[in-house]
Amino acid sequence: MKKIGLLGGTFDPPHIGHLIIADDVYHELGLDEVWFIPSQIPPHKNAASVSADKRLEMVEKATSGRDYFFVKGIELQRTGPSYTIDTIKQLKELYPDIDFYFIIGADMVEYLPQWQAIDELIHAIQFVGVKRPGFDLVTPYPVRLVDSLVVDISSSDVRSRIKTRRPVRYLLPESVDRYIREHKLYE
Ligand SMILES: Nc1ncnc2c1ncn2[C@@H]1O[C@H](COP(=O)(O)OP(=O)(O)OP(=O)(O)O)[C@@H](O)[C@H]1O
Ligand SMILES: O=C(O)c1ccc[n+]([C@@H]2O[C@H](COP(=O)([O-])O)[C@@H](O)[C@H]2O)c1
Repeated sequence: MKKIGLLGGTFDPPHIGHLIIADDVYHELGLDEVWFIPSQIPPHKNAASVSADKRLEMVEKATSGRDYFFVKGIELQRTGPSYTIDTIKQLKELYPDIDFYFIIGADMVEYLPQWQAIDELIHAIQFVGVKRPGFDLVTPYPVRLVDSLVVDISSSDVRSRIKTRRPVRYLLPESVDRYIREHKLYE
């Protein structure tokens, strides 16, 4: 059975923290691939500041060159909040023979009790939690913990740095940095 990691996110913008956790979990769990899934409308936070199409394009740029990273626009075809339960049901129907592992940072692990249909979701998918500065990796749910490199980078910090003209060059893949400058995003 193929083992696929899923990294859902707003990716507003994608940064090297996303790539590092995806790669660490890929290696630690011996996955076949990792699929990046940009959300249309994040279920629990303010709408993204950049359109879904542009976020998708940035994720494609960020992951290009890694033959086991893929981008799936599955949530961009739905309207309304991008609940993970809906995505997982869709994926399981499309790919009944794949074992999925949903990767989340410690901030999301803490927030799991508030997720849509969490009691159903927790049985439908294996969650994989990774550390994140400022959050405890403690949860009553059966989340598999992976000791990934702790990276203190967030999309909100990247956005705020761009707005205040501080450097972001080494926080993002070069192609994403260039895309942001070309399209004058987050200024
Ligand atoms: N530096 C990081 N370390 C560990 N997990 C991370 C890191 N950055 C993002 N993640 C995880 O990746 C997933 C997608 O994150 P998202 O795209 O919302 O980025 P973010 O940096 O958390 O954004 P924002 O700062 O806007 O909230 C979430 O599960 C999040 O916890
Ligand atoms: O389904 C939910 O209720 C739910 C609540 C919060 C977050 N999520 C998912 O968790 C992933 C990371 O979320 P975010 O907002 O940090 O980008 C993304 O795929 C979201 O759709 C899902």
